[in-house]
Order: sequence, then structure tokens, then C-alpha cells
Amino acid sequence: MPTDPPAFRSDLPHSFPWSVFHRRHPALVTQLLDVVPYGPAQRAAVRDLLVESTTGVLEPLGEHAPDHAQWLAWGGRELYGRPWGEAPFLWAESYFYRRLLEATGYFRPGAWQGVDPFAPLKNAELAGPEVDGELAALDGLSELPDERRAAALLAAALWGNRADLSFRLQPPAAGTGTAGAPPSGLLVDHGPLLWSTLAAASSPRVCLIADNAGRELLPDLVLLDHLLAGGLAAEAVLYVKPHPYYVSDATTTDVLAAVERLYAAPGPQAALTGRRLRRALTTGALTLRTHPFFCAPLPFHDLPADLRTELSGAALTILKGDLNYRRLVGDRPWPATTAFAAAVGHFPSPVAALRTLKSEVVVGLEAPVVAALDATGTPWRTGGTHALIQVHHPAGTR
Ligand SMILES: O=P(O)(O)OC[C@H]1O[C@](O)(CO)[C@@H](O)[C@@H]1O
Repeated sequence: MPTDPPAFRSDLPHSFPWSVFHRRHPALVTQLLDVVPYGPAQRAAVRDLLVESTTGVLEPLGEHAPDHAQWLAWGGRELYGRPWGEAPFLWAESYFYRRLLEATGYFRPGAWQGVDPFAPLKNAELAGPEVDGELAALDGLSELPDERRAAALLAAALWGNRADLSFRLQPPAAGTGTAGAPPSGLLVDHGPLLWSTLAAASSPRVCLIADNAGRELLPDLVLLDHLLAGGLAAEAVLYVKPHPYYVSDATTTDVLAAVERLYAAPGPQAALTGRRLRRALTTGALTLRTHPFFCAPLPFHDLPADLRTELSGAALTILKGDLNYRRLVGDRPWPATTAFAAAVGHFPSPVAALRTLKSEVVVGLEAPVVAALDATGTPWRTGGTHALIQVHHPAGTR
């Protein structure tokens, strides 16, 4: 049995993980301190974190932190005291966001407790004029035959993943300008398997593990509404993060804001969708759930028993976004031709990944596709220009 390749790390200068710590995080911190009027102590703590995470060793969470013991168990025991770049990239990046909350006082009793540092960015996105256009487009979809409308809603949820605030913080690398690139790069389309999996299930429960708030969460909610309204889901469960994470990851507050945005939209279809979603929340047809593991620095291979049991009854679990993909298949440089089924066979239910590629890991591609993409000389694995709809159903065909 061949051993797994070692996890990505951020200590190789100019590698993608290195650029996240050395380029993206400084841009994020600058933006955060511009937007939120934190006081001197918080500003100094945020800046210290940037220095520590690029040149220092992993310092533990303070003993007062409610999840101090949790992070020790999640790997801190072995990793604290070592350079950040020597930790798995997934671990270190996740810990960076946890420490950012520590620096801003999110978990400490006091005036800043519970204040989402990324709320101003998320709110601005949700209020933005692009959203009006996207919601108005729902009116046109209502005229389409069922199958085409379903495909359009699935595509909207998929490409909504491109609208990620953290992604937009990345200064575009010279000559690669991805802004405005047409979303034509669907590398794998298991959409038909997704629909047939749902159609074949009786009283299906559909779980959706959300990624970003705002322009990604809106089409996710619209998709869930479509599944519930059309009977493809008897029940839907939307999993969100228990606290702010990776800049724009959705929390319960963000779901409520998105439902309200739909509800208050001028277009009839968006408003109807918002009304149905509110009703679904109140009747329990749509449930919001969370779990500390959604902010854990670990792959889904290590799902805790309670969450594993909970997901195991689902007819389908839909995982949104790049980070969930990294956690699903394992954040390692697998050959891109590794079978998707082999990479996700550990997951407790049939699973669908809807992901635009914003980091290096990818599986389930055909060799000629990989060769053709490599030959373009563009950063196709990280630029958000390409996407996947990958589905694994243990009893299915892939
Ligand atoms: O919001 P998404 O789709 O999970 O993307 C987040 C991605 O952004 C990064 O933080 C930086 O590219 C990745 O490491 C991460 O996987």
C-alpha cells in the first residue's frame, strides 16, 4: 500500500501556501485594520500575529481560551513551539484565523466579545449592487423547464464559490489576471449523478456544508429552497461555522442576513424564495446546525463520532468550496488523476463537492485534461477560473 504524500506546508518560499502567509495575510490584516477601528492593543496583537506567523514559532492559545484544550488535542501538543511553516498548511492556516479572533478579543469577555471582524466586509458584499442583479435573474429562471432551471441553480451555487472575500484579497500575480475570466472551466461535471442520487432516494435528507457568506450563500440557499420545494429534499440541513473563519465563512448570523436579503428583494422570485426559506426554518424543513469541528484544522477523514453519525443518514451531503474540498480529499499533493471515489470513500454519506479551484489539491481528473491545463502555463489550480462538480455515491457509478 503506497504511503500518502506529505501534507502541503507553507515553508517553501514562493510556493502557493507560502504566498498565503506572506502575501494574502498581510493584505487581509491591512484591510481589516483599515475597516474596523480596533484599539491600540488589538491592532498590536494583530500585527504581532502576522510577524509570528511568518517568522516565528506557533505560540499556544492562552489558557483562558475556551478551546485551549481542544486545540492541544487537534495537534497543538505536537506543533506548538515549531515554526509555522513546518505545520501542515491546513493546520497553520486554520490556526491563523483562530488566533486572529484571539487578537481582536472575539472570545474574551469585554466590549469586543462576539464581534465578527469580517462583518463589515460581508455586509458590504451582501448590500452590493451585483447582488441585486443576481437576485433579479431568478425571475428569468422561473420560466425555464425544470431540468434547465435545476442545472442553472446548481451552476450558480458552484460559481458562487468564486465570490470569496479572501480570494479577492489576493493581489493578482503578474500576467495571470483572473478577474472577469469567463466561468467556462468546468473540469468535471457529475451533475447528472447528483440529480439521480436525489431522485432515487426516499424522503431524502440533504445536508449542505456551507462555505462563504454573501454571494456564495445566497445561491446555496436558493438551491436548498429548490430541492425542498420540488421534493428532491424532504428535509435539508445547512451546516455553518460556529464562529468567524477564513474571512467570509458563513455563520448563523450570515444565514439570517442572506434570508432577509432574499425576503426583502424587489424581484418576485427572490422574495418568494426568502419567504419559503423563512417558513422552512420555522417548520424545521430546513435546519441550521454547527459543530466545533467545522473550524477544526483537520481533514473530514477525522470526523468526530457525533458528526459522523449525524451525516451518515443523509441521502447526499453537498460540500461547498475550496477549503471543504481540501478537508474532504486531504490537503496533500495527490496525483490529480487519483480517483475521487478513492479519496472520499471515508465520508459517511454520498457526497458532492461543488468547488472552484483556489488551492493546489485536486483529484478525479483525466490525464489528458491535466496535461492540457499544465500546458497553458496558467495557475489553473489556484486562480478560481476552473471548477468541479464531483459526486461519489457508494452505490453509484463513479
Ligand atoms: O472560500 P473557499 O472556497 O473555501 O476558499 C478558501 C481558500 O482560500 C485560501 O485561504 C487561500 O487561497 C485557501 O487556502 C482556501 O482553501
